[in-house]
Amino acid sequence: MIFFAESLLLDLSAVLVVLATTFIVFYKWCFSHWKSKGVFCLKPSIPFGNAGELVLQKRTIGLEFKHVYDEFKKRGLKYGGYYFFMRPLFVPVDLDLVKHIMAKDFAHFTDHVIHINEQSDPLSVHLFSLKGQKWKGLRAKLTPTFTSGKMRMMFQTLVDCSTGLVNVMDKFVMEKQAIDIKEIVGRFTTDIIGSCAFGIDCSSLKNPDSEFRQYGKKFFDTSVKDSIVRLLTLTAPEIFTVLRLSSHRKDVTNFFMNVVRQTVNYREENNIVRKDFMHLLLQLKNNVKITENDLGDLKSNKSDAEAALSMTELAAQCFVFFIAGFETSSTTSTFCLYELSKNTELQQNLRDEINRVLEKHNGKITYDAMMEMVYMDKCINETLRKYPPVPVHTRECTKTYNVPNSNVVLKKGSFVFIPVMGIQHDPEYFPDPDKFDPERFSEENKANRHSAAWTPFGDGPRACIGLRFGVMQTKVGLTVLLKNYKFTLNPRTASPLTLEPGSFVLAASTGVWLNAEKIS
Ligand code: HEM
Repeated sequence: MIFFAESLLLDLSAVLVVLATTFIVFYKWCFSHWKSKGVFCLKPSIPFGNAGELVLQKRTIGLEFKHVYDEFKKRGLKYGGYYFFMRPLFVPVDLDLVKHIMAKDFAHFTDHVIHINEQSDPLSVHLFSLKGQKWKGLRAKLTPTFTSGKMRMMFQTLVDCSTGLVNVMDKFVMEKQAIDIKEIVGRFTTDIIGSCAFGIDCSSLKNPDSEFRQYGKKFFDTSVKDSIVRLLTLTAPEIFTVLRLSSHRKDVTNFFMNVVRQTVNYREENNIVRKDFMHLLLQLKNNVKITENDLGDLKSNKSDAEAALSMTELAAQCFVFFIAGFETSSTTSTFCLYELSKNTELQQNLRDEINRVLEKHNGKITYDAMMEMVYMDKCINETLRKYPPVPVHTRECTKTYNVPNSNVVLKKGSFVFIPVMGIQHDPEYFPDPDKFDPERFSEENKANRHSAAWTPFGDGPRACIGLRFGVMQTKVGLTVLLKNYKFTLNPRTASPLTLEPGSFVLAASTGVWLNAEKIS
């Protein structure tokens, strides 16, 4: 009996040793990928490759790729390699190469790195994740919903939501409470996008526990489990496809699908026409031609008209407008107010511009007034430089690519990670990069800089479709806040500011806490 147990133990140990050796040999073989191509890479280790700090949530993804960028740049390299576990990622450093990948050689890099599966994950069929021809077709259909004419059309909704913003702020000021500004502007942008994308009054400014706010926050949850799922959708998307897993939480998917279904049914049954994205998406679904200067009909009078957008596709677009729209803009406003609270002279400069322009427009916040605020643009652009809400751009190589002026060949299926945070903090392009200086965005300075040095909205055909809307809601929020309140930093804000490691969209880990004083 003892002999039998001993031999079983020996057999088991032998199997374990073989498995461990195979595992190590396989890993080492994977780690030879960049060396075999002559591409420099920092020393990887088992099991995380180069991504130990990232996976263990010691460093946010933006700072991780900034670190890698700095290491490559310091060695005078134009690109380098990285391993996420055993998955190789190509990291361009040289700005001409970045431009090639994102714009000039777009035909080789048409897709984002992200998983997509209509069956297991209906909300995943949105513009950001769609690939190849499907993406191209949908992008062409959705582009008319984001023209300046459509922005003008939706503008009043944004202004209407700002009344709630003033009410909430007044309460904090009266009670002399420190303000978690990200939470307040997050509720403001939730109300705006909820209204424009879903056609729903989310009332999250009035009620912080509103369902929309709660589900929106759940999407950006920074718990270890959710952060790892998000990292995997970016770096190993095939896991979700092969195992038919959903990258979105079930409750979040059900909530958004139900809201869209109810709204669509209600509008179609009652022929409701409203100035928002939902109306434009319904027109696409019902194959009605979208025209630039009027709202147009809700339904086509051709009974055999083929739907250009299915119900699931429509829901997924509402979802991505919501998700891509509220957190990015509220992050931008938050960091801008943080910097302006540290430097009250710049704050006053912007307030002066706001007052001057609004006076010209009879004190009214109008679309044209927003367009005239040049210093506001500079402050927002500088905020997006220092704190890019999307700190890394991803591309999947969709056609074999010879990296210009090198022998390196990227095969179809290779992943490229563009280190936006590293580039936008590079002293070669932005001297004294930690300084918040809106004048970096004067016409002269912009003209003297490489166009790939500042890409917070991405670049090329895959760049952010919602740029105009994102900037517009950020401007309206800042206008209302700075016109009515003076801001200073509250000591609850960490100094120096640290970034939340589990969050993909840039966020301050202890929040940004401000004091506000009402301007009479
Ligand atoms: C300050 C605000 C915003 C920032 C910084 C931002 C940033 C970005 C970035 C970096 C990308 C990827 C670009 C690339 O890969 O080259 C992107 C894509 C996208 N954004 Fe935005 N965004 C903002 C606001 C918005 C808003 C308000 C909406 C919708 C209402 C939106 C919808 C989208 C969509 C649908 C895509 C995917 C485009 C495609 O793949 O064709 N974004 N955004």
